[in-house]
Amino acid sequence: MSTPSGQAAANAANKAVAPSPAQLKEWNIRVGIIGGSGIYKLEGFQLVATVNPQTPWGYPSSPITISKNASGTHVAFLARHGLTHSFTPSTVPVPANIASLKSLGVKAILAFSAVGSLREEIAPKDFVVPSQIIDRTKGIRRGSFFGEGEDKGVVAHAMFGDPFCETLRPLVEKIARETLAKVAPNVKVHGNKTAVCMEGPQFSTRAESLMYRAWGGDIINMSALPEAKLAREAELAYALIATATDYDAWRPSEESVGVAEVIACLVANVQASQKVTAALVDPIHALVKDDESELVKKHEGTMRDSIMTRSEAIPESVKPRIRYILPWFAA
Ligand SMILES: CSC[C@H]1O[C@H](OP(=O)(O)O)[C@H](O)[C@@H]1O
Ligand SMILES: Nc1ncnc2[nH]cnc12
Repeated sequence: MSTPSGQAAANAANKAVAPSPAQLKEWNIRVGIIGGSGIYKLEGFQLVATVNPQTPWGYPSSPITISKNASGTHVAFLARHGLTHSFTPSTVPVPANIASLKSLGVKAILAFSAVGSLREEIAPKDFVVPSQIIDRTKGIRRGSFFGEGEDKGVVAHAMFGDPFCETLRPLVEKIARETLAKVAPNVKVHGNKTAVCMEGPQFSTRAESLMYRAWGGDIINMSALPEAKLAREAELAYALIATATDYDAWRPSEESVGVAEVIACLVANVQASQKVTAALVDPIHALVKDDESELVKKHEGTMRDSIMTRSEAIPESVKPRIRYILPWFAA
């Protein structure tokens, strides 16, 4: 992943560079936003800079914009599939995305995702803040910062029983509900739901869709994993806002999902997502505003007990890479 190709090569060629330590200090960026399908920029924020950090895992899927809101809070934004939607869900450079946000100082990530609904009560255009996830990716995506590729020789097992930050998730659900009640009262917000993350890029068969329902899945997408796993390994608070675009393929009397249906719904979802983002940035920033914040302390250091490999056995070449995502790592 350190040799950029395709869209990543285009990003590398982009003139945007890594910010200086003085800039980072001035901006105090604590919140990162990952835009999903249809969300390629932030609306209603003032652009301050565009940066493109090269991480040990390559470049992020898009240059990262640093913007501020009216209260002066800075946020970092990247587009998961690139600015031209050129990365498939299976080829998004997730380690670079998470590592680059971490390198800017981000402590909490709010990620957006267009999803199919596996339940009658979750209608297209509804918002869902899931609490659980079922992994149906097929092992072709890099799923960990540890033990793969150039990071072979170090083994870590992160806790993932609660895949989303249990402090951030209820806050995101509450503020999304309050905001949408004002700006889009027909849009329902559902909490405590289970997402299924499938490989794609094809949508599910009807049999698969029915199976996911039987398993307890409520919504389905192709991109929440390994993003949530790598955010956990990088000790970041991470929450997902899923916006429903379709009923997938489980309804016997309906046409199964196609891209046209998804896109038709996305326009409304994206407008609502921009409003919800605007409402969430300050409250999330307040939770992680400095290194003494409770939520920062809750996540930082959690990987100390997860790294199994004895420090003397970890290859010297891997150590600075671990330090890039876990600055406390001193072995
Ligand atoms: C455009 S339909 C399938 C596509 O949409 C979702 O993307 P994202 O999660 O980035 O909004 C889904 O995961 C698939 O990648
Ligand atoms: N039905 C579906 N399956 C997987 N990912 C999706 N993204 C939007 N709708 C989807």
